[in-house]
Amino acid sequence: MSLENTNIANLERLVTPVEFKKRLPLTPQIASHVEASRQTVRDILDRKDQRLFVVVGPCSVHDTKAAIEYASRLKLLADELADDLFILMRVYFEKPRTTVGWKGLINDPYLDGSFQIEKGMSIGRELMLKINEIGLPIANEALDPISPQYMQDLITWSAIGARTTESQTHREMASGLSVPIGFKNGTDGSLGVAINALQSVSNGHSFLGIDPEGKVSIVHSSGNQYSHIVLRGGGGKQNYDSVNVRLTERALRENQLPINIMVDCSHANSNKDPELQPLVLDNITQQILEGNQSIVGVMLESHLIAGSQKLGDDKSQLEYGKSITDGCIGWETTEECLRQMAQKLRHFKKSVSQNYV
Ligand SMILES: O=C[C@H](O)[C@H](O)COP(=O)(O)O
Ligand SMILES: C=C(OP(=O)(O)O)C(=O)O
Repeated sequence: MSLENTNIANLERLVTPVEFKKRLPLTPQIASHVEASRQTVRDILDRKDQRLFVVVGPCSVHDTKAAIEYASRLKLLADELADDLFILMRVYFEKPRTTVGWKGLINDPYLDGSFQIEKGMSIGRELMLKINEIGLPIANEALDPISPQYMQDLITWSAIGARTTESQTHREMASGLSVPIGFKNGTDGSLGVAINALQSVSNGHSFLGIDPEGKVSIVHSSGNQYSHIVLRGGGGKQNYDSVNVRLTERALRENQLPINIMVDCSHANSNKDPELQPLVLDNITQQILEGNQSIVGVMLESHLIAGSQKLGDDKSQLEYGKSITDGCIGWETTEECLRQMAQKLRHFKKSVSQNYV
């Protein structure tokens, strides 16, 4: 009689991180780009760099061709707005689901329930190498506690999502990640779970993980000193407005945490209506023009084509460049709203510096 693995259908061995990275190696140029980009985000969090960082891109990547096209367009925009905004591309491969659904490119790269995870990792790593080569820093959601060993060297900033901010496993993992990390508030809108996470993650933890040779290991982390809250609304309410931002600042101060806030313009902050994201972004810009100093970053869900589509049984019916998870703003709106934000911030900085002449 077996008392173990009774609900396990099958186990497959995965290539080790070391072998995997040999197949798709980091180049010295990409390594310098990633390190410089991480340093820029740290500098923004430390207020040594006065720009705002922007995480913008598809809710999830399901088609690498569209992701490359998006990255090429975004790179031009990022260069154009670089004096005021530091732009990172959302390259989300791991989707946390409320119940069930497609869990992302790594989990099911062929979108057909074949769950070819090793292939998904290769496709994902290859894409991230290309996006870094294009010259864009990458932002992701760190969801699976094993995959950072395979991918994290290519990432500049990570989020811990609203569904996992309260999870000890994710706080432990984040305490050992080499990137600045944003913790979303809870799906019910609660700030407390994110504040607790920020306190937890700055400490070292000892937990189970794998080493580069893929051996199960006891990991001793030293703590992540670059974490911050991400306001995404929840429980049917928004929390990007000046009152909620002020309440968040107060909570951070009371807990002796750095006063650094990122606002996610999507999710509950736009009531899941992508077309409302520019209004949220404009509100954030306005708060900054009115003197807010705690907002350091914003997030937008954007793709080549606005909206979203259902992943049905026939993949050939999918519209190119459109999200198969949450709805996104389209490319033209993305350019327009980020240009407007950068322009307003530039005028504001100019007028402030003229006042000091
Ligand atoms: O951003 C993505 C989604 O909001 C998240 O993965 C949850 O999606 P679901 O509620 O459709 O499962
Ligand atoms: C799942 C996401 O967000 P949240 O955790 O805020 O729901 C996301 O940004 O893709």
